[in-house]
Amino acid sequence: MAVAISSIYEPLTENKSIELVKRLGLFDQTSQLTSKEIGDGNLNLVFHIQDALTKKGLIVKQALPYAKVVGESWPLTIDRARIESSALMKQAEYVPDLVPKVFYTDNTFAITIMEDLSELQIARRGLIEGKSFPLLSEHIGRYLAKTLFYTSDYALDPQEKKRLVKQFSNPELCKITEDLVFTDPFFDYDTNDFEEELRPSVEKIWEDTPLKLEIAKLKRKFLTEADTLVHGDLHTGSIFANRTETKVIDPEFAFYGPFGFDLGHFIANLLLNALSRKPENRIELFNHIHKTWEVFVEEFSFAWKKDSIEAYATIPGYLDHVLEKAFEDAVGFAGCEIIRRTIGLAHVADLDSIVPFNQRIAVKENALALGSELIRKRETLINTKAIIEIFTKVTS
Ligand SMILES: Nc1ncnc2c1ncn2[C@@H]1O[C@H](COP(=O)(O)OP(=O)(O)O)[C@@H](O)[C@H]1O
Ligand SMILES: CSC[C@H]1O[C@H](OP(=O)(O)O)[C@H](O)[C@@H]1O
Repeated sequence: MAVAISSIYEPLTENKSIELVKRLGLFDQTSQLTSKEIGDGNLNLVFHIQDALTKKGLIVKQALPYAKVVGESWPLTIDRARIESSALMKQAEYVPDLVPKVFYTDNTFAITIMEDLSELQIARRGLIEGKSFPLLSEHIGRYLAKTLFYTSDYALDPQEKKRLVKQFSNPELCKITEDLVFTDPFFDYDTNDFEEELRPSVEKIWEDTPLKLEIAKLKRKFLTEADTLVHGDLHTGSIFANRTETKVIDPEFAFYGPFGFDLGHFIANLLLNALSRKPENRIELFNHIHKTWEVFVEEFSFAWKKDSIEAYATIPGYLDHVLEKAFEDAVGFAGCEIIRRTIGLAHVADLDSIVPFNQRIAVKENALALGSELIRKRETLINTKAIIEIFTKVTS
């Protein structure tokens, strides 16, 4: 399949990224700039530009017409750059302090120029190093509540909501999630990637028809429930943080999806990190999970009571119903994310960097058991404590 791109599109180089930011007047013509390609994600080029004298920096991100991790044999729409910059700007309407500022976008060249966040650290990296990000969950709870509530039918005029659904139609990146998160890991497909030692447990999952029925139900939700503008890939590698600040980057998978989707992915990635730790070092992660949900409920409920335009918003029980469904779905989505990050195409360093090998395999076995249990039990779990109880059970 070929990807439609304008004939003038070309990938940037380090030199060309410098020419671009100078041409746009983002730096003085005389400034001494350096540019370094620092992209470590699966998909795009990311250039870090810095003024040698003032140390002022900028990030130039460009989508390639293919998935960088695989190469030109996996063509991929550059429209994802439009989705990413539009999502960042939409989210900035509700949580300006929690997303990078966007300075410039060009949809033809698939370029977004944004705030340099290099003074913060990618949360996944920091968590692997055992660092603490005390405000991470408070910030992510508010990010989720505000972005999800204010882009939903509960806050928006129905015409505007439908305009946004159209604007954020993202079929190619959704297809990646449909395949890599909800389908491939649960079948014997070539995209999967796991150690031979895990094969007996993986085959058990492939043969577990009742579990696969539950995954099918979750996939249906992903395919059909256009509740709100979700980030679409909210893992700890998409979050910059330090002890006081948090910024969510990389919403190129954004689309109108279910309320519980981002929450599930964030919780899953905290659980993946917790799995990689000794039991005595897990409590901070568990507290982040409790706090994320607590702040989400508080902020979402506040926004609902203050700004809901839904005629049924004051009917007793409706808000609770929406929150209960979001929680149940989040638990199921978390289970799928944990499993796909263990045996699917895209792994996480939290698990892959565990040494020695035997211990890595043991932790990955736990990850598969945890993911499966979350999917199976999601309808009976009533709070985040119940998630941690399941975690404790499968890891002891
Ligand atoms: N605004 C930013 N400031 C500083 N570094 C960034 C910024 N955005 C991305 N990066 C760096 O580039 C890497 C890849 O960015 P990301 O948006 O995750 O790319 P991809 O879409 O390919 O996954 C990040 O892990 C981070 O190191
Ligand atoms: C070939 S895309 C695989 C995987 O990569 C994306 O993550 P990121 O862009 O943050 O590296 C997303 O999770 C996809 O499922």
